[in-house]
Amino acid sequence: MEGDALSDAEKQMIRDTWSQVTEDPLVHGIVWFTRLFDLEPDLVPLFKYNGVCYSSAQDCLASPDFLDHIRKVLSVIDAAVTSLESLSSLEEYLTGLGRKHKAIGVKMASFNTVGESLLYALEKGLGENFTPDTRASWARLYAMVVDVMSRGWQIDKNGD
Ligand code: HEM
Repeated sequence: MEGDALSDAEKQMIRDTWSQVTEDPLVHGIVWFTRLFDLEPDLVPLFKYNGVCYSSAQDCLASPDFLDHIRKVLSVIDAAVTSLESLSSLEEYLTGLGRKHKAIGVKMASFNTVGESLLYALEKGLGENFTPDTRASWARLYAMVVDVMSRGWQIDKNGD
């Protein structure tokens, strides 16, 4: 993961826009995952707490356990934004996170939908501040995070 693949202007744009949405992070996290479940409803049954999965996206989105998952996701993005100058410091953690998601049954391809949904939530949250440059910067940061997480799938495939 090359932190310097983002220009200083892109990094600044990411920091500025993230600080705007993190004034009320959970609201945007809910928009993010609502969109994700609209686009890929088959992801809902992967969220099981105490062995029980939700019968609808609405039930899932209303559950405290699931809201905690949203908080966890937001904290990963927050860590990436805080570490823009040293993204490689997150490599081991993100690869492990990818491996955990593979074990849960998440397909790597679903992370593309997660990315699309993130951009949707940022657009809704930022309004006119969501410029094409902002979109491109976030898409690149997200791609870097997912690129490292994807190694968790490859490691399992090789039996490591
Ligand atoms: C396809 C979308 C996703 C699905 C279906 C999914 C599913 C899950 C499930 C079922 C768990 C275990 C239960 C829990 O902790 O709530 C989990 C844990 C977690 N997820 Fe996800 N997740 C998705 C996307 C993401 C993304 C995009 C991130 C961050 C970039 C993320 C970060 C985490 C973290 C930090 C944990 C806790 C891991 C631990 O306990 O060590 N998830 N995920």
